[in-house]
Amino acid sequence: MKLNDILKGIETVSVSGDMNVEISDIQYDSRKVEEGTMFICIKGFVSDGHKYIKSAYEKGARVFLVQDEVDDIEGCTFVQVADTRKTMAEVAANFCEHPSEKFEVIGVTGTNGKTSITTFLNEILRSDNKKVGLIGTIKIFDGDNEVVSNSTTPESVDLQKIFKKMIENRCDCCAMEVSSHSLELNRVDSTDFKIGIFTNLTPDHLDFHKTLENYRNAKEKLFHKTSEANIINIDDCGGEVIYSHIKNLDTKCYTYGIEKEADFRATDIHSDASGVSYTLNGPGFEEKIFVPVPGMFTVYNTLAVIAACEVLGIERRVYVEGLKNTGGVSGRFETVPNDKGISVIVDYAHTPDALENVLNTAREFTKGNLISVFGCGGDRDSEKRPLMGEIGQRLSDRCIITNDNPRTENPEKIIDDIKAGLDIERHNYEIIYDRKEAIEKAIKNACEGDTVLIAGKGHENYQIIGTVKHHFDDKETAREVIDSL
Ligand SMILES: CC(=O)N[C@H]1[C@@H](OP(=O)(O)OP(=O)(O)OC[C@H]2O[C@@H](n3ccc(=O)[nH]c3=O)[C@H](O)[C@@H]2O)O[C@H](CO)[C@@H](O)[C@@H]1O[C@H](C)C(=O)N[C@@H](C)C(=O)N[C@H](CCC(=O)O)C(=O)O
Ligand SMILES: Nc1ncnc2c1ncn2[C@@H]1O[C@H](COP(=O)(O)OP(=O)(O)OP(=O)(O)O)[C@@H](O)[C@H]1O
Ligand SMILES: N[C@H](CCC[C@H](N)C(=O)O)C(=O)O
Ligand SMILES: [Mg+2]
Repeated sequence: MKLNDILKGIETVSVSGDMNVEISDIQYDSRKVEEGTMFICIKGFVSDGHKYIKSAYEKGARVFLVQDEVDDIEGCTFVQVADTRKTMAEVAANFCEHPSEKFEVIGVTGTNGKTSITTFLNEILRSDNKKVGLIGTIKIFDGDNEVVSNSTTPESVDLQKIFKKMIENRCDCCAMEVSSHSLELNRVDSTDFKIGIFTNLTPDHLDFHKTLENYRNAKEKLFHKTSEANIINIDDCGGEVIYSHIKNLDTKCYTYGIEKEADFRATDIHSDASGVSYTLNGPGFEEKIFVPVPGMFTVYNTLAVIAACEVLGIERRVYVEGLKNTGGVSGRFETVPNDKGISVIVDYAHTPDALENVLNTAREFTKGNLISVFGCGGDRDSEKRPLMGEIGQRLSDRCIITNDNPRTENPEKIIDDIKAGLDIERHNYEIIYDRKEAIEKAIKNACEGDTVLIAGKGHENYQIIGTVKHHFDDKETAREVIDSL
C-alpha cells in the first residue's frame, strides 16, 4: 500500500521525503523490520523506539513514523505526529483496510471473567456453525491457526493484522478480551466493536492505573466504541457507574445480574460441585439454565454470554444446550482427577476478588479441610498482595504461600508483601518459595474429603523467573504428585 493511503485521515505535525512510496509492512519493533517496512517509533515505559531508527534503517526501513524531531536520513521519509502510539492504531487499521468493520467483534472487559466469557461464547457460536476468531489470554485463533498468546490484548498493529487474517479466513465474528492496558494504551483504537461486555471492577493493575477510578475510566472507553449493544453487570459497583454514563448513548444497553433488577437476571440459583443451575429471566422470556462449572461467578459470566447471544440472534436452544455441554475453561476452576477422594482444583484467581470467590465456591462442597496454594506475580500491582494474603488465610483452613511468576522482583519481597496481610498469630499458613514443593506438600498432606486449591497460574505452562520463562504447569505438577501417592 502507498504511504499516502496509509496516512489517509491522519493528522501530521510535519512530513519530509517521498509520500508516494510503497509500504510492504508496518512494525513498531525494529527487530521485526524487513525491507519496505514502515517503522513506528513508540516512546515506551522501558525504552524509546526513536533509539532504534538506525537499526531499522539497516534492516531496510526507509519510512519512519516519529513523535520526536529527528535527524533526516537521505532517501528516507519521516512523518511526524503528536502521539505515535495513538496514530499507530489508525495507521494499522488503514494498512489492514479496516478489517474489524467487516465482521462482528465482541469485546469483553472487566477485572475477572474475560477469558471465561470469550471461551463460552466461542463454544456456543461454533456450535451454531459460525466461524469464530478468538483473542485473549490463553490463545489467539484466526480461523485457521492457533497460537499461544503473550498478552491478553495484542498491540494495535498485531491486532489489526489478526483481524485481517480472520477476514481472509472467513470468520463471521471474533470474541475478544479487551484489557484495561489495551484501552489506555490505544491498542484497540480504530477497532469497530459491535458488542461490549463489562464483567466487574475490583482492585488490580493499580501499579499502572494508580487509582480505581482511572482503572474504571479505562474500561469504560470500550463502551463508547461499540456500535450495536453494551452489556453491563449491574450488580457490580463499577458496572453501575459505567451504566449511568452510557445508558443514554445511541448504542443499546442491556444489564445483567442477580441482586438487582436487570434485563437478564438469574433467580432460583443452585450451586454445587457439579455446576450451577438457575432460572434465566430475559426480556419477555424465562429459561432453565445449567452450566457444569461451579461458582456464582459462572452465573454472572453465563448471563453476559446469554445477553450477547440474544443480541447476535442466536436461537435460545443453541445457547441453552451449549452452556449445558460446555467443557469449561482451561485452568479456571479445573479439577485434576484422582482416586484419593481429594478435590484438587487449579484456578487462575490472581486478584483478591477472584481468590475470595473461588475459595468460597470450594468451601461450599468441601467436607474436610480447604487447603490453598497461591502467590502473587512480580512486576505487577503490589497493593493486591496483602489483600490476597488476608483472604487466602481467612478463607482456607491451611494455606501455603508460594511463588507465582516473580519476574524481575525479589520473591522474598513479594511474599513479605503478602505476609503483611496475614494474622501471624494464626499458625495455619506456611511459606514455601518453590511452587512445586508447595503443591507437593499441599496434596501429600491432604486427606479424603479435603480440597486443595492451587490458584494464580491456571492455564499457564511456564513460570517467569527474572526474564526467563521456565516450563511449569500447575495441573501437570499436581498430576505428578497424585501419581506418586
Ligand atoms: C505496560 C505495557 O503494557 N507495556 C507494553 C508496551 O511496552 P513499552 O511501551 O514500555 O515498550 P518499551 O519496551 O519501552 O519499548 C518502546 C518501543 O521500542 C521498541 N523497541 C524496543 C527494543 C528494540 O530493540 N527495538 C525496538 O524497536 C518496542 O517495540 C516499543 O515499540 O508496549 C509493548 C509493545 O506492545 C508491550 O509488549 C508492553 O507490554 C508489557 C510487556 C506488559 O507486560 N504488559 C502487560 C502489563 C499488559 O499489557 N497486560 C495486559 C493484561 C492485563 C490483564 O488482563 O490482566 C494485556 O493486555 O496483556
Ligand atoms: N465473573 C467473575 N467474577 C469474579 N471472579 C471471576 C469471574 N469469572 C472468573 N473469575 C475468577 O477469576 C479468575 C480469572 O478468570 P478469567 O481468566 O476468566 O478472567 P480474565 O478477566 O480473563 O483475567 P485476565 O485479566 O488475567 O485476563 C478465574 O480463575 C476465577 O477464579
Ligand atoms: N493478565 C494478568 C495475569 C496475571 C497472572 C499471574 N500468574 C501473574 O503472573 O501475576 C496480568 O498480567 O496481570
Ligand atoms: Mg483473560
